[in-house]
Amino acid sequence: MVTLHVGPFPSIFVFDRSLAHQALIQNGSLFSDRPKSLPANMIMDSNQHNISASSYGPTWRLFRRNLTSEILHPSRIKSYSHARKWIEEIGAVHRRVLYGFARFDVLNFWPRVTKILLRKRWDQLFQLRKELEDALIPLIRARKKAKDDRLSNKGSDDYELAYVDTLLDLELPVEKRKLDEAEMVTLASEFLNAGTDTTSTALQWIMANLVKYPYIQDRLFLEIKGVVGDNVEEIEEEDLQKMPYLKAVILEGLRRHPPAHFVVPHCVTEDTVLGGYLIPKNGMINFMVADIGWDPKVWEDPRAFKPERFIGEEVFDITGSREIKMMPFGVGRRICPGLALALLHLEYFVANLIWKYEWKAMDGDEISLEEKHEFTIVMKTPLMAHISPRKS
Ligand code: HEM
Repeated sequence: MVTLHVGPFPSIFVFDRSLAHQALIQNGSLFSDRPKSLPANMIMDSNQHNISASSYGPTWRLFRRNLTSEILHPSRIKSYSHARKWIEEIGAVHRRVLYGFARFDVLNFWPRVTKILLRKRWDQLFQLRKELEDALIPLIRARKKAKDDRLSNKGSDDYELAYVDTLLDLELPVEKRKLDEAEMVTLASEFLNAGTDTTSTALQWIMANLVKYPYIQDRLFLEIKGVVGDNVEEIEEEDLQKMPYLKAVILEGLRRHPPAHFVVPHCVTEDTVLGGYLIPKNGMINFMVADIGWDPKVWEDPRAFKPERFIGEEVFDITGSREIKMMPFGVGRRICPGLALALLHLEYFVANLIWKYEWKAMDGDEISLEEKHEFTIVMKTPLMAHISPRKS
């Protein structure tokens, strides 16, 4: 355990997996709050609404239920192509938010002081927040109008549930009120940031390893062929359940290259002792996700990419509820609510990318696994590969 004193509260970093289990599972309710003093981290919420998708029980349940079923399901994504321009605009502003994250992080420490010393940076943060609102509020309003029209029977019957619909319906249980537009922007933005960059980063790392180790790619291709035969165009969701090696490749990718090397900061709700250290109320605590997944006491040759290590195990408990061996999605009450969706996306995209194309390193190119810290931990040299359609 390492303690750092920066800003108003100590920050504690836990790299021992049994201490992590003790904190997140055994004493989860004490260790699962979000720090209240992170204005810039609340996805650039200039109004300092301290609200996050899972701050409220009902929001959390609604969010989890909708995520794992309807919203962002691969079959839906295909029908989004008509909205390309809109998607590009939202993508561009979110990229600016993501790249600004590290730059604005410093504003979280002693906001009252940084508001004077780093005034320009605060102005840039407010400007970015405005761009985010300009991009999302028209869509939220359009969705509200569509809902009102539907309720008054003026709208079309062709209705599909969207995440924003769940936000429009939500009533906060403590304050007993609906969300305002700024809060909806924060939540929609959190949803987009947390759910896109993480998955695309994991996908790139996994594909890089499949290019670097062609024998793993071949074994995966043969597994897919064994399940679907020769004549299908596309791997469907039902097929994925019959592919244990595919699941092992995804798990090994998340163990070896977790997109987040830490979780989102937690804080403790009262004075508490962990591993002999007193952690004062409101002290920030984080968990060394990557180091926990590379622990040589648990994983043989932990830096190697070996999907076989997940074969033969009963279904691997990625939630860490019994024992933490790796925690790419966090563990306990604050575990990533998009976990099931992220695994589905990764399995679906990797299976189809390998089924349709053969991936090879560019001539004379070594695939470098060097890392770079952006919002997530990305490849320092982004993956470049030759892809050729397979004649199945
Ligand atoms: C490979 C993909 C993903 C990885 C590795 C990942 C990882 C994580 C981690 C480590 C956390 C922090 C947990 C903690 O603080 O203890 C988190 C939180 C979160 N994730 Fe994910 N995530 C992924 C995909 C997704 C997807 C697809 C969505 C939604 C569409 C999503 C939505 C969220 C949200 C909203 C939170 C914040 C929850 C809260 O504040 O309590 N994530 N994720």
